[in-house]
Amino acid sequence: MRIIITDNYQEMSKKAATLVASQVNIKPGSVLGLATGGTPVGMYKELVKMYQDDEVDFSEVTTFNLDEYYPIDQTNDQSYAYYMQEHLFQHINVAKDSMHIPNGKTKDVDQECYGYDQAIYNAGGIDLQVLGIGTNGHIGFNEPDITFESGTHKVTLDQETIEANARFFDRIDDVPKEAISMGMKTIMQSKKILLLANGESKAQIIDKMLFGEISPNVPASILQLHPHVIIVVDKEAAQYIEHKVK
Ligand SMILES: N[C@@H]1[C@@H](O)[C@H](O)[C@@H](COP(=O)(O)O)O[C@@H]1O
Repeated sequence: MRIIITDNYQEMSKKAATLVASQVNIKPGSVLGLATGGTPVGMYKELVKMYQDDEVDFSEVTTFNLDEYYPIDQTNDQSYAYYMQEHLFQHINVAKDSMHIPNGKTKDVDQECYGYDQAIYNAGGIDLQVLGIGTNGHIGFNEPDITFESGTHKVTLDQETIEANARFFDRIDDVPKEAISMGMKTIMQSKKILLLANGESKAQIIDKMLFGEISPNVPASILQLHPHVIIVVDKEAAQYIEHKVK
């Protein structure tokens, strides 16, 4: 595992964008796993800049997003489908049918989940999966006490997650209570993982995830067992680990 500590959010975002762009430059047909939330917004901004400056070309890339609220319509500005258009897809040249996000208004959740994992498999698996982390250690929407063996599935959001994500909605009651998320198995099958975190609110969980017990109670702790993980954290999020990694 490589741990990169940056001075601030902007540097974290630049570093992460460079790593994603390098993946695409080395393998133009890369399959990227993408994340949402506040953390990767800066990384997407940097990637758009790099695309505009001809430093990276996404025309052969395939993308799979980690998760989507359920139920939610793609036109809802809080859907992750909307987020991805807004922050990345509308600004770059990924082919329309190469972008995948779980369908938040499917009538057949089981088929949607099965089909999603199947599509990842058919694309050759995820080359690089970008992750953020919830303050409770969730990745995607895999909340504490999840089974590590799960593929894409429907999850019920923890109250802590609903409260954390309420900042994006007008009212807390508007936050959907469920989501469709890649499972821990899906995530662990990615060839490489890039996890980003910034700010003091993530400091404790970053320490637990990296140096605590590997347990379903802290879903991200399983990443300790993945052979190719890069963690990019700013100083604030790294405050409890800085002395342990030097
Ligand atoms: N499902 C998403 C995760 O993919 C994200 O990593 C996490 C942290 O979000 P943020 O980056 O806004 O702190 O919470 C959300 O609930």
